Parts: sequence; C-alpha cells; structure tokens
Amino acid sequence: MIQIPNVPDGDNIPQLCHQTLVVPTAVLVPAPHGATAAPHGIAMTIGGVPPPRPHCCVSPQALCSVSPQDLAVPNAGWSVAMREQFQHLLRRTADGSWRRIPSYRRGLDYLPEVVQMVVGPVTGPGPRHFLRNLDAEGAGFEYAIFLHSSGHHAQCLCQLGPYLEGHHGFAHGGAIATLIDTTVGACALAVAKTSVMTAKLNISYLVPMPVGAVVVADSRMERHEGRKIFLSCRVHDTKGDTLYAEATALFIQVENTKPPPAARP
Ligand SMILES: CCCCCCCC/C=C\CCCCCCCC(=O)SCCNC(=O)CCNC(=O)[C@H](O)C(C)(C)COP(=O)(O)OP(=O)(O)OC[C@H]1O[C@@H](n2cnc3c(N)ncnc32)[C@H](O)[C@@H]1OP(=O)(O)O
Repeated sequence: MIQIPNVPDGDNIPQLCHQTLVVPTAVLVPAPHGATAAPHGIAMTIGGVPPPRPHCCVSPQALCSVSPQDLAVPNAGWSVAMREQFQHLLRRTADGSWRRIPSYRRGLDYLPEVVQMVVGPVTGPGPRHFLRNLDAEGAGFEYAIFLHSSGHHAQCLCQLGPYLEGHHGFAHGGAIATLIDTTVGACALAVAKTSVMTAKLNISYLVPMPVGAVVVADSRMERHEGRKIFLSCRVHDTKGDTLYAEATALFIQVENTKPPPAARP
C-alpha cells in the first residue's frame, strides 16, 4: 500500500465528462535490443506493453477521462528505482517544505484553482496533456512533479518509456526537451501564478539517456524581471552521478487566454 500524504483537497474532483472509449489492447513495442526487459528493470513484456489504463484518452475525439485520475502516483509500469525515489521525495513532503503536484490527462481534470490560474474560466474540456495520454503504463512519460514551498524550485521524477526511444535504446532528445519544458514550466507557473509561455529553451545534451532510466529534472527560478522568468534545469540520475542534460529557459507571463476554437478537437 502506497500512502500519499499532503494530497491537496482539490484532488477529489467530481466527474467532469461522460465519454467512454474503447482503447486498443494490441499495441506492439519492440523491446530495446531484443532484451527480455528494458533497462533499469522497467516492467515491460517482450514485444508488448502492459494493458491500457482504464478510461484513458487515446483518440482525437476523446473529450477527457471519464473519471479524473491522479497519475502522479506509482503504477505497474514504474520500476523499482522509480518507486524508491518517489517514496524518498514523498517523505520530504511530510514537513510541508515540498508538495507533490497531482497530474491528470486533461486541463479540466486539474485542481480547479490551477485550471483557473492557467487557462481562465473553462467551458470545454480544457487542454489535453500529451505526456499523460499514452495508452499503457510505463510506455511513455511516467512522472511526478514536486514543488518547493518557496515556489522557486521544482523537481520532476521521471521514467522515460520505450515509446520515447530515439536512437536504439536511448531516449529521444525531444522527449528530454519535453521533460525539461514541463519541469521549468511548472516552476514558472508557480512563480507567475498566471499563464506562462515558453519563449526560449536552451538545452545541452551531455550523456545519452537510456530508455527506462529514472531521472530527476531539477529546476530553479534564477530571476524574475517584469513578465520574464528566467529558469535553469539539470537532468540527472537519482544518485546525482550522471548529468544527462542541462538547460536554461525563458518564460513570459501572458494574459490568461483560452486557445482558439480550431485548436480544440
Ligand atoms: C500554484 C502553482 C502550481 C503549479 C502547478 C503546475 C501544474 C502543471 C504541471 C506542469 C506544467 C506544465 C507546463 C508546461 C509548459 C509548456 C509551455 C509551452 O510549451 S508554451 C508553447 C511553446 N511556446 C510558444 O508557443 C510561445 C510562442 N511565442 C509567443 O507566444 C510570444 O512570443 C510570447 C508570449 C513568448 C511573448 O510575446 P508577447 O507579445 O507577450 O511579449 P513580447 O513583448 O514579445 O516579449 C516580452 C519580453 O520578453 C522578451 N522575449 C520574448 N521572447 C523572447 C525570446 N524568444 N528570447 C528572448 N527574449 C524574449 C521580449 O524581448 C520582451 O522583453 P522586454 O520586456 O522588452 O525586456
């Protein structure tokens, strides 16, 4: 039994939409290098992936998950290393210095106050978060973001699955960029408390990251000048021995606006 302390009250979100989807079950994924298991003990079967999550969104027609489910918690796709590090980070939340940010498939599934903060009053389903809309646990991004009480420091624990492969056995650079953008974005949001847009993201890829690696993206706000928020990020292994990538980012605070109708499915 995994206990999750300090989960904000807003986690108990009422059911928000009513569309059930049939998801494909026979999604085949080649095991990296023909191995019997992906690196780092990620729980994948040969030539296949674990069964899909219930109620998941996989088609462009999908409106949102039937029952909003916080996905920033352990599931069957998490490796032992991922679980251990999650528990380690969770223990730090006990004294209130850090908090775990719940994570959902759709913007509307987020905490109501976060939705209002980021996209303004929502009448539709809200933005779909592509990191959270893969159909199998462990196949794509598995992550949990922790935010320091200062609001100037965010850490994202992440395991990048086999759908994110670029070179054979290694994570695609765009997937790593996504991880970094999401982590610095969470930090920028916490700083700004309004909607923010990535204006600039400068990444140095230092060491290839194996698929299935468990990493921590560690982001800090460096300075805040008017609407401009400058941040840094370092992506390393859980022991801090390997620095995979480092980045700097500029986010701009923008008015809370809804996306144009054409952008919505
Ligand atoms: C309580 C807290 C809880 C937190 C909980 C968190 C939960 C959520 C969890 C997870 C978060 C996930 C987060 C994901 C984040 C992802 C974000 C994206 O991917 S955004 C998509 C990609 N980015 C775009 O598409 C932008 C496209 N560009 C634009 O829209 C505009 O160019 C924009 C908004 C960036 C700026 O446009 P303007 O018209 O508003 O502003 P102007 O006047 O141009 O610039 C303002 C200042 O910024 C500088 N600036 C702008 N862009 C710059 C650039 N590229 N380089 C350098 N400076 C730039 C300018 O020189 C100006 O500086 P001077 O005020 O004059 O000093």
